Amino acid sequence: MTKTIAILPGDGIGPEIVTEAVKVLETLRDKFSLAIHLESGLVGGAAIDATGSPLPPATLDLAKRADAVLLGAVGGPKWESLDISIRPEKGLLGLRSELKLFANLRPVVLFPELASASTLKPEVVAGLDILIVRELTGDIYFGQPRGIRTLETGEKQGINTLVYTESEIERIARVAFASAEQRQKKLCSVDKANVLEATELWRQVVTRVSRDYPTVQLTHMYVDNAAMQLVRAPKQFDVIVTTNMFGDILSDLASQLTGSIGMLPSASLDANNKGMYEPIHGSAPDIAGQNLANPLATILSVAMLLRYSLNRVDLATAIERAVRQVLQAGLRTRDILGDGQYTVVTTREMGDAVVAQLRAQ
Ligand SMILES: NC(=O)c1ccc[n+]([C@@H]2O[C@H](COP(=O)([O-])OP(=O)(O)OC[C@H]3O[C@@H](n4cnc5c(N)ncnc54)[C@H](O)[C@@H]3O)[C@@H](O)[C@H]2O)c1
Ligand SMILES: CC(C)[C@H](C(=O)O)[C@@H](O)C(=O)O
Ligand SMILES: [Mg+2]
Repeated sequence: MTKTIAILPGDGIGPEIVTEAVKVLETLRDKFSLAIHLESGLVGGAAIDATGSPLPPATLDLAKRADAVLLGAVGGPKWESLDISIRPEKGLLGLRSELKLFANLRPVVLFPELASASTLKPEVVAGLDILIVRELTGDIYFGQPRGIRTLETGEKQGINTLVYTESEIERIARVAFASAEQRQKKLCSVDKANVLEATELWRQVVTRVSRDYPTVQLTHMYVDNAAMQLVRAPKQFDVIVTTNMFGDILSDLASQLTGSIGMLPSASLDANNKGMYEPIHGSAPDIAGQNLANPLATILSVAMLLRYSLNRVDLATAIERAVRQVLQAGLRTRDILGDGQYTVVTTREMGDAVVAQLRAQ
């Protein structure tokens, strides 16, 4: 049966990188007979400009009826003066909560060819393969009350609320333990249980859930230490499970271990593996519209889409192999230059090269 994939390019470099990822999907459709139907929609600033809303009803409807969603990035300086409740980022957050995408998988994998592109010493990152499991629909991102209010003194007060319920913690913990069972069987839960009650509960629930996964070795770490350890000795980690906010920050930090934030894909899944797939980076306004952005994180997100939502591990592997071959051939966008002689390519040239490798397989 033909699967519908919603294509939401968004803002900044979003349309540029998504164009390359769509070329990959079209190649799979035309050359590998993958039965897919692509349908585009507006999200973020592009949607605000066209409709006044960052998540128009037509886009939400498309995302709900699609089998999977591919998103570029949202946001940018043009919309920064808008009220936070109607900014482009709300479009993305709205999709995550409306589609109940509570499990965000962010694999941090170093392609061997990029060891010298990392700002860390090659021996510190060689062989790196971490999975960050980020809770995505709770925490301070969605907690109530929130807002900016004026106190009786006339002074303004900004409020956000960090909340987690046991069931929210338990379901993300189960995703993380199940992932660890399939990998090196090590799970590190990252929290701030020494200060924040919500994450004290996090630690209690994760510990309780661990009894159902006796083969997985569970450790706990405070988030400040985790940030340091990720830079000091990142290979000590196998799977990391953490809260929405900590996962956001730690995954940007960890991305640099792989050479560039332009390399990190993600999958945001609901309880039935329906998913939204996006690079972890943003709309990169500083390089938008210049054909400079690295499209590989988005192309690798397509691989995750095939693996998790379309159950086509063969095609996911084919994409990952094509990316590897392109890197082996010495092609680099500007963000992943390391020591050595490389061919510096544009966004489009990188996408074309991946497609050519796929076609040759
Ligand atoms: N998922 C998303 O849609 C998402 C994620 C993060 C930030 N944002 C939004 O993006 C906007 C810009 O945020 P920011 O500057 O803090 O973060 P950013 O991730 O957009 O950019 C950070 C830095 O990384 C570089 N970079 C990012 N992606 C790249 C790529 N594919 N290739 C090469 N270089 C790349 C940028 O040029 C920039 O120097 C903001 O509006 C923010 O809210 C959106
Ligand atoms: C744009 C923003 C809402 C988003 C987040 O904070 O989750 C982004 O930083 C991400 O990592 O996907
Ligand atoms: Mg982020």
